[in-house]
Amino acid sequence: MSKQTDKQSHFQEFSAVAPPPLVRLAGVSKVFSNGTTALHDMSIDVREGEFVSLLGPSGCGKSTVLRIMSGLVEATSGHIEWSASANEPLSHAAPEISFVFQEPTLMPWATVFNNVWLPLRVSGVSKSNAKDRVEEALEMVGLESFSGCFPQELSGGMKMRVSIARALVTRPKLLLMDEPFAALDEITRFKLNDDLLHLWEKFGWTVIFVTHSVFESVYLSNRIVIMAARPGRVVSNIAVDASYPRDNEFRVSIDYNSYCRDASAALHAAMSANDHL
Ligand SMILES: Nc1ncnc2c1ncn2[C@@H]1O[C@H](COP(=O)(O)OP(=O)(O)OP(=O)(O)O)[C@@H](O)[C@H]1O
Repeated sequence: MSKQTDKQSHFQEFSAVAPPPLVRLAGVSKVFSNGTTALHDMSIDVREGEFVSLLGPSGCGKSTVLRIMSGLVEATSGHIEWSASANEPLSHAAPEISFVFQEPTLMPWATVFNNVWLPLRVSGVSKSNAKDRVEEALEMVGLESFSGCFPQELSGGMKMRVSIARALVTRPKLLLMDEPFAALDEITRFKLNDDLLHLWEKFGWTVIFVTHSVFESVYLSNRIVIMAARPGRVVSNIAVDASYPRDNEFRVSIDYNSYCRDASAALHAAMSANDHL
């Protein structure tokens, strides 16, 4: 084999290897100090740019997975690894991560602007230096004209938009969302689902989204990870191969219904896995 051919075949071999995931949980278990095993031997890879939903019954450890990824909680055993780009091997260095919780958790005494500025402020960015980024984040969620308002002047959906702007202001690579729309009425929830998808398509972050809703998980995700409880673990993965952008037409399509049926059946199977407990 000539040198050139050797080089080419090596390159082909190399390029055929899938890039490392953005985040990998490998055999992660979490036992809390009261003895509760929240997760047992949980493994999951999430690729850069994926929109992944974690779907499972209450108590199966969905929030614990997000907390471990964000560093709020430490795994009892197993590994968590990261790759900053397709060319970099896995390491322990996490990228910029933002977390959106079910409650908007805004400071009631601070304006919308000051609430969104908070993550930059705690890392030492002055208000004047933060101005462009705060305004950019508010524009992303459609609240650019509300920066001087206080949280009590806003609807539930608008408060959640502020919470999302506060998460986006740091320009995260990974967005962790823990049932962010669960407390909202259906119309507001559908609108926020659409707005979130538009932003994700435009900016290409990686999103890991916890939900109890089969319908929401199918509408949003590339992939649904089904979890079972006691102990928390992954029982199946469902790829939602429908193309984006997704809209109301998708919500009433045969494809959507078929994915919802599959996800619902997988969720029921996950729940009945514990019927004997
Ligand atoms: N700090 C803690 N101390 C003790 N047990 C905990 C703690 N946090 C969570 N748990 C327990 O770990 C298990 C998994 O909790 P987790 O909140 O991750 O589940 P979940 O799937 O997000 O639940 P839900 O859908 O109800 O929010 C549950 O049994 C829960 O009670």
